[in-house]
Amino acid sequence: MSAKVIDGKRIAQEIKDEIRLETENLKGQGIVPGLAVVLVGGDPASAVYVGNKEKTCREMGFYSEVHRLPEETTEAELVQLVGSLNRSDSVHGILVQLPLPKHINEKLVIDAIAVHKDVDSFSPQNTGNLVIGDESLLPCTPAGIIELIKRTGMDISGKHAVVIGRSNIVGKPVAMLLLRENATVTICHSRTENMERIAAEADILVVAIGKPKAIDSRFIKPGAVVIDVGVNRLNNGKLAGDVDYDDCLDKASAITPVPGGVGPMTIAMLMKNTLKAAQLQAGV
Ligand SMILES: NC(=O)C1=CN([C@@H]2O[C@H](COP(=O)(O)OP(=O)(O)OC[C@H]3O[C@@H](n4cnc5c(N)ncnc54)[C@H](OP(=O)(O)O)[C@@H]3O)[C@@H](O)[C@H]2O)C=CC1
Ligand SMILES: Nc1nc(=O)c2c([nH]1)NC[C@@H]1CN(c3ccc(C(=O)N[C@@H](CCC(=O)O)C(=O)O)cc3)C=[N+]21
Ligand SMILES: [Mg+2]
Repeated sequence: MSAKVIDGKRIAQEIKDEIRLETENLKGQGIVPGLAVVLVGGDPASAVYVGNKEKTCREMGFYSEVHRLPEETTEAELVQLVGSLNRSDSVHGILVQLPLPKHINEKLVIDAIAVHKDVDSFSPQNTGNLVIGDESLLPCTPAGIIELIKRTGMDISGKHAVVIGRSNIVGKPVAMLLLRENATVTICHSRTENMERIAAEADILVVAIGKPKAIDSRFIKPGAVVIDVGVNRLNNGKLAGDVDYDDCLDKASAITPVPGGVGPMTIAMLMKNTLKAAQLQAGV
């Protein structure tokens, strides 16, 4: 039996359609959601992502501004720009594209973003709110993963979810969101012993390690739901996930492709956060 392919592109489009409608409504009240994206340096992958975000803002009817800064930009200049965006009334969300050049302290820059404009939800305050369960903006990729699972019609409550990867931007927050949905959660990382055995007990397996095709069918429980977060550019120019899709297709009950799985959801959730930030800041 071949797995159901989870169509992230289609589900992201559904969400964007909902956002576009809500934005029209909001504009009727004189509020235009605004996103500022900051890109430092010329990394080609980052440039593509930023272009994508700009285009999606246009589709949503948002105001957007993109600040493309040279590689040599200093930390002080970047923090100053973030400060002015914090004060701008037309900007409700601020995203500083990562990674930043090596001479800039990423944490210092992220911490400079006003918490209510932190649409990536990378700040300590928003991360803390996530853990405590307080209302806050949710990190885009993890929130997108939960939406994907839910809109595919699968239950999370009571299931064993195994997350491979413990980064602050994907692994840890997605584990927290799965816990909030009442999954029983195990987190694996590069020091985990017997990872294959642990992964093969997962009803829901989320993989975010950044290693092309590292996870094959030996790591999959028959009938598992497999969410592949990895976006890896191969030497031949193609994109590959962290999961060996072809090898897992007959064993999983549902699986996300790369491209067209989690990636488009991340952008859709960024738009959702920008809309929510605008609503909160306008007090509607
Ligand atoms: N689709 C999307 O929207 C997004 C996709 N990504 C993609 O997701 C992937 C992961 O990104 P990110 O979380 O930032 O990556 P990081 O490099 O920050 O973290 C990788 C994590 O994976 C763990 N790890 C690495 N190798 C192994 C292994 N062989 N077995 C078990 N654990 C391992 C590391 O463990 P340790 O902590 O011990 O070092 C670490 O916790 C990348 O391909 C990235 O491009 C990222 C963000 C958004
Ligand atoms: N401050 C910050 N916030 C981020 O959210 C952030 C970041 N920095 N730095 C880089 C990572 C990576 N990331 C992706 C978003 C969308 C796709 C995406 O749309 N992928 C498409 C394919 C795109 C392509 O063809 O290259 C897909 O998977 O179908 C991928 C990766 C967000 N990130
Ligand atoms: Mg990283």
